[in-house]
Amino acid sequence: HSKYEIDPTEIVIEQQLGAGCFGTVNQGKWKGKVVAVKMMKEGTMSEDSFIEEARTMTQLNHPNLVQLYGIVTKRRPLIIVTELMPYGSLLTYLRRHKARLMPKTATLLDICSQVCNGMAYLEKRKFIHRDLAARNCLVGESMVVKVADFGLARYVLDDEYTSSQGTKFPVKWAPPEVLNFTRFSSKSDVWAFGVLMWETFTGGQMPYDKMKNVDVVDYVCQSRRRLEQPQSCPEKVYQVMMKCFNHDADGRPSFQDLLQTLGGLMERGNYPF
Ligand SMILES: Cn1cc(-c2ccnc(-n3ncc4cc(C(C)(C)C)cc(F)c4c3=O)c2CO)cc(Nc2ccncn2)c1=O
Repeated sequence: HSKYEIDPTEIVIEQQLGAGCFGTVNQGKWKGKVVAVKMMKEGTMSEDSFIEEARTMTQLNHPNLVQLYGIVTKRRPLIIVTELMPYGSLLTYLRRHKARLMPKTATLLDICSQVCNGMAYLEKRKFIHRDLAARNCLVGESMVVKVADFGLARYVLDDEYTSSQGTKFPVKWAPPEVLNFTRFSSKSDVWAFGVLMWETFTGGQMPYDKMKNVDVVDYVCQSRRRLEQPQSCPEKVYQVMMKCFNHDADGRPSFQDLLQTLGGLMERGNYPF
């Protein structure tokens, strides 16, 4: 009986928040707390290996990580209970509030720094996200942004998602070593963070616009081209993004380095915004 096993009779399921290919997520109540209740669709995740890992994941605690409270494993579907983030994904938030957010460089930088903070904690804990993107971050009260679903990518059964040639593989967020050798690391998360910065400063545009995944592989790996500087992105901020897009993983900054750099940019006087 693992410490993080939740008794399903203690969960009250309320309105649905969203449905992905992995199942549905509802708001709910558990032990007097408002929570998110994720009911995993059978056959989408390798559940036993996830249950093994869940213990470690409940021990990842940081203000910029969506907290995992526990899981229901004695019944199917597998249920994952986490902290609730009332405003949904960062991607939809950026697109919905683009007009108001775009001119506010300080706010956009703050969003990036919060994600960077959560990722620096995962880096320190030697935990790789494998699918960092604005769609996999969530927004809470007073513009708090947290990283969600870290590490879950390892348990997805759909080959279309896990194979780098698959139609669902996040090619536009992957560095050369992942596209060519599926070599994931905290430095491949740093590349994805660079793309997330670009998403943030474009108000949630799709990277490489309408390019097909197969063409992005050539664009990034062969012609070594990179995402263009967004309209509302100051030069110094674009330079930080470009460091994340270094062809060589070792040449990219760590999340710890990025945290310092972004902090420096936000200090008064460094930016008239
Ligand atoms: C915790 N949480 C989760 C969600 C929520 C809802 C639907 N799908 C998801 N997602 N989104 C993405 C996702 C991605 C994966 C990968 C393995 C990394 C590919 C695996 C997942 F299992 C999910 C998932 O379940 C989430 C993210 O886990 C929404 C919340 N909140 C709101 C509030 C208002 N409107 C909408 N959502 C919330 O607080």
